[in-house]
Amino acid sequence: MTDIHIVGAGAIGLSFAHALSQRHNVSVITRTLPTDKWLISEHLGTKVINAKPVVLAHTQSLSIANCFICVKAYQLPQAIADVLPYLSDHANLFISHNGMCDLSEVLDQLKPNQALFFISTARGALKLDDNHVKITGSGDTYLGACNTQAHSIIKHIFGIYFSGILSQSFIHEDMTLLRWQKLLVNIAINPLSALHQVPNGQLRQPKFSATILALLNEACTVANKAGIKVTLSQALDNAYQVMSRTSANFSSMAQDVKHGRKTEIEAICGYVVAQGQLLNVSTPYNAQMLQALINKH
Ligand SMILES: NC(=O)C1=CN([C@@H]2O[C@H](COP(=O)(O)OP(=O)(O)OC[C@H]3O[C@@H](n4cnc5c(N)ncnc54)[C@H](OP(=O)(O)O)[C@@H]3O)[C@@H](O)[C@H]2O)C=CC1
Ligand SMILES: CC(C)(CO)C(=O)C(=O)O
Repeated sequence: MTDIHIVGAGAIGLSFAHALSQRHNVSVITRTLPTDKWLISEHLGTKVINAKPVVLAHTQSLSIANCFICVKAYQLPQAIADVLPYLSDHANLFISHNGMCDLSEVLDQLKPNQALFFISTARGALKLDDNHVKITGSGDTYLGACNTQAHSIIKHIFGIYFSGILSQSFIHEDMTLLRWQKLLVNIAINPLSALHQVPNGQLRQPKFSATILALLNEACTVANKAGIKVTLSQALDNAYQVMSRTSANFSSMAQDVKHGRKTEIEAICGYVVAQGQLLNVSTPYNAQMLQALINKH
């Protein structure tokens, strides 16, 4: 049993907290203390999550050995800045979010023996209210190493924190490829489902196909120029499969727009536009989606 800190009492943070608390001591770092116990509902009913809330400002002497950061892409820099002073010299840091962030900015701030891992998850979770999360889907979770220290201990870490704890979890050898593959799915589904406020399955209608093709064509061209081996046909297949498997779900971006929250569009279409500029690839469809969603903020 080890001590784990999770940053973010959101849908994914609380769902990880519940799973990890079966074998470890879990604390969840929040900006303000919760008003009530955290609850989780899944097929077996509703349970109290066995995790302790922690507000960093109240715990100056804290040393964090294992830290899972489960926040939105645009919240990552602040979350890293918040926990960095508390990380032990051999800390394991796990990051999980949709979209792409420049991980080199995180790596530059770590000490030589601190390990950085990325978690890509297709688990579905929804906050019903401030203290209550509902598991809405069981998807695969992949753990990947982002620096040399993480590469050297990944099998050991997987055994302690993932195997038998987070169902359907695996080690992935090529996190960059996996992150791009997930990005391509999010590019096809998230902005259109958000703008039209439709569940994922509705995007299979022919009226959306030309836009999906154009968005993915631009993104695959950028990826290929960056040396990432993805093909347009694979990207389309994956996106349409996810639309079918999650047909009744509203994407995270559709929910963000519905509730008037900031979206992760900058880390999704915005990343393709920014990389396109660097690599001299024109990305007008992604730029248009980026602007349309920014207008909703
Ligand atoms: N929900 C899902 O089913 C899935 C989500 N994802 C991805 O996982 C990531 C997290 O998503 P999700 O859990 O749904 O998002 P949520 O918005 O539900 O959770 C994020 C939580 O982190 C908190 N937070 C942000 N910054 C800090 C900080 N510095 N200190 C303490 N708390 C902080 C937020 O608080 P506040 O509200 O105050 O900002 C919020 O409670 C996203 O990138 C999402 O796209 C991926 C797969 C599935
Ligand atoms: C895979 C998908 C599109 C599932 O809804 C997702 O990641 C999201 O909603 O952000």
